[in-house]
Amino acid sequence: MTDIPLPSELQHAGSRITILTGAGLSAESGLHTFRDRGGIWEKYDLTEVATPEAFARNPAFVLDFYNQRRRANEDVKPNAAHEALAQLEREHDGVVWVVTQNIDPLHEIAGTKNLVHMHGEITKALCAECGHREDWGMADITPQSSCPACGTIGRMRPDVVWFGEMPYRMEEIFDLLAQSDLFISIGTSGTVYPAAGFVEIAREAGAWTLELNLEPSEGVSQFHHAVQGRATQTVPALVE
Ligand SMILES: CC(C)NC(=O)[C@H](Cc1c[nH]c2ccccc12)NC(=O)[C@H](CCCC/N=C(/NCCC(=O)O)S[C@H]1O[C@H](COP(=O)(O)OP(=O)(O)OC[C@H]2O[C@@H](n3cnc4c(N)ncnc43)[C@H](O)[C@@H]2O)[C@@H](O)[C@H]1O)NC(=O)OCc1ccccc1
Repeated sequence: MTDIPLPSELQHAGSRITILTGAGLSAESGLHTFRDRGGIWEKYDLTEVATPEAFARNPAFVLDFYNQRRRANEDVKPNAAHEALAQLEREHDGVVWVVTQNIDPLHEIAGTKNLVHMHGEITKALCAECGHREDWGMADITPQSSCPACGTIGRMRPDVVWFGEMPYRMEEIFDLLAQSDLFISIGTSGTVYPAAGFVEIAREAGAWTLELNLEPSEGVSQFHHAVQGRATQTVPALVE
């Protein structure tokens, strides 16, 4: 399966693999990361665009921020790292799940089926009035947008998890981590919780833990093994 020193027992049938991905996985598809040079948090203050308080204070500014991010998703394609993870799911005769912090649709476009968007999706909208969720595609959400369910105008927001909000499908994620034989973290800085705490949970559950990242993350010391490099290099090497 790879020249990365995976313990032999993980390469046989039936091993359960859980993969956490972050913005670094989509960087080579042309999407900005958050904390790297030229990253999103260099241009925007996260407390002004990625918190429920910011949306209450200035919905037009927040919606414009996400409309720009949504437009940036229009002409990007999955890269070799997305493709390799979809291939691993197809070929590995055990269970492979991807838990992504990314709100872009590149994993599913690459063919990954076992996928949890723990921080939501840029192509979905959520009514802050009635909680209705709607596939919104690549269209803008504006202060004039109305909820298809309750009809309220001006309460539609991107269906993403903001700081201070509970990430999605946490029970499922904790179950996956508790049953993992192999936990792999790819393209994430390990600075945002609860995702940054997954390696510890997986390790305590007996999983072997591997980090693939351009540079060592905040939590690199918690991994059994870490490889630095571009995801389009390191992930295909893991799968071949
Ligand atoms: C800033 C941080 C300290 N704050 C938090 O963690 C907060 C508060 C908090 C909670 N618990 C704590 C404990 C301690 C301290 C603080 C907290 N967390 C929350 O508010 C979370 C909600 C956080 C979610 C916020 N929403 C995002 N995104 C969606 C929206 C949007 O996209 O706009 S966070 C956003 O940033 C996070 C980090 O980004 P990364 O993906 O890692 O990207 P980054 O740019 O940082 O790094 C990129 C990496 O890739 C590498 N790289 C670059 N290019 C490549 C390349 N080519 N190849 C490989 N690697 C590459 C780079 O080297 C780099 O390391 C991601 O999660 C991402 O989704 N909610 C919550 O905790 O609810 C209650 C709760 C309690 C218990 C159990 C459950 C819940």
